[in-house]
Amino acid sequence: MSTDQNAMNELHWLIDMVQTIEVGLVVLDRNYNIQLWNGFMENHSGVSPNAIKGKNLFETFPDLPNEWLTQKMESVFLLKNRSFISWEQRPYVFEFKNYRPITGRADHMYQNITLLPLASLTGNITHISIIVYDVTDVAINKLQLKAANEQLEKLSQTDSLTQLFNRRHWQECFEKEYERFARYGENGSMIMIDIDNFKQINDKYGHPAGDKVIQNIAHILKQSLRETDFAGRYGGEEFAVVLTNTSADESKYFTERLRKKVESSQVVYKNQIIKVTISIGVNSLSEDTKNSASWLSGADKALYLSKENGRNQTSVYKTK
Ligand SMILES: Nc1nc2c(ncn2[C@@H]2O[C@H](COP(=O)(O)OP(=O)(O)OP(=O)(O)O)[C@@H](O)[C@H]2O)c(=O)[nH]1
Repeated sequence: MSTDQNAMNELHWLIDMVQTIEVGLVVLDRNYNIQLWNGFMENHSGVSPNAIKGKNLFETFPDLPNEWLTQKMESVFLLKNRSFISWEQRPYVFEFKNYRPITGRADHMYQNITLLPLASLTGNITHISIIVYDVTDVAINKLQLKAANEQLEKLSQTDSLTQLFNRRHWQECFEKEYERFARYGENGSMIMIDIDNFKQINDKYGHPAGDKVIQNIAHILKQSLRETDFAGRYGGEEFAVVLTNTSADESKYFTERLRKKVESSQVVYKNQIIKVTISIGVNSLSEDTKNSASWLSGADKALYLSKENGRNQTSVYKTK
């Protein structure tokens, strides 16, 4: 075979491969008119190379992110450097449907894109190539893993009975909140809540009824909190709350409203009406709060005072 024939064959093979490869290949001229549109692009867009050749990319696909993509391609022309767009940055550039059976849950194809400057024989960048990789499988796996990890993390932080923070996670948030105070001097109040005579509830109505009472109080508590406050189940029938940027007076207003809500609520268990009250201790941050442990123990002491003074009340911790 002559050298010419060899070269012709190679060219033929290359064209065949460009047409059938499982990667999208597009060549655009300086005005973004389409010069090459391979089989992958045809299969996924439904537009044939013959129908599209010479047409402007953005006029043919008005849904493309015109401004953003133009800016990217202009810098490729200017800097003569290739540029990459990952699916994590932008899930796709060409909105193609996803037909892969394994990743059937994605309704569009995730794409990694390479923008490649193409030089003419004189070395000028006259064209640009868009290379489209279908990375749907990788993207879906990664997204599912991320979602599963987030779910696991949430589970490891949550008390299963009440869906409040569990003690360990609450304690971590509490330490962070104390650091904010130590660094920036921000206001904050620590609140300890305990159900009164809860042992009697368990003894009289049974443990499952007691659980329902705990859930009811957690529910009322959640409804009363602001976005920045956080509550945890600190012990069996004990809840710990931090009210951020809240003074002692404001906290007492909050706890008294909460206490009255609990007092007026009821739990119905097997046709029996169960009513409980709560005792509350409040400790607001001040220059006397030496560390996070003393912030917490102050609230504990105030709670003890509420119990001693007859339960169903709020006490505020005072150093002097
Ligand atoms: N149903 C239920 N009971 C629990 C749970 N955790 C702890 N308890 C019970 O809560 C009760 C707490 O009782 P005590 O600490 O003696 O206090 P109390 O009866 O609430 O009395 P005061 O706190 O002094 O008002 C015990 O009987 C525990 O068994 C739980 O998850 N579910």
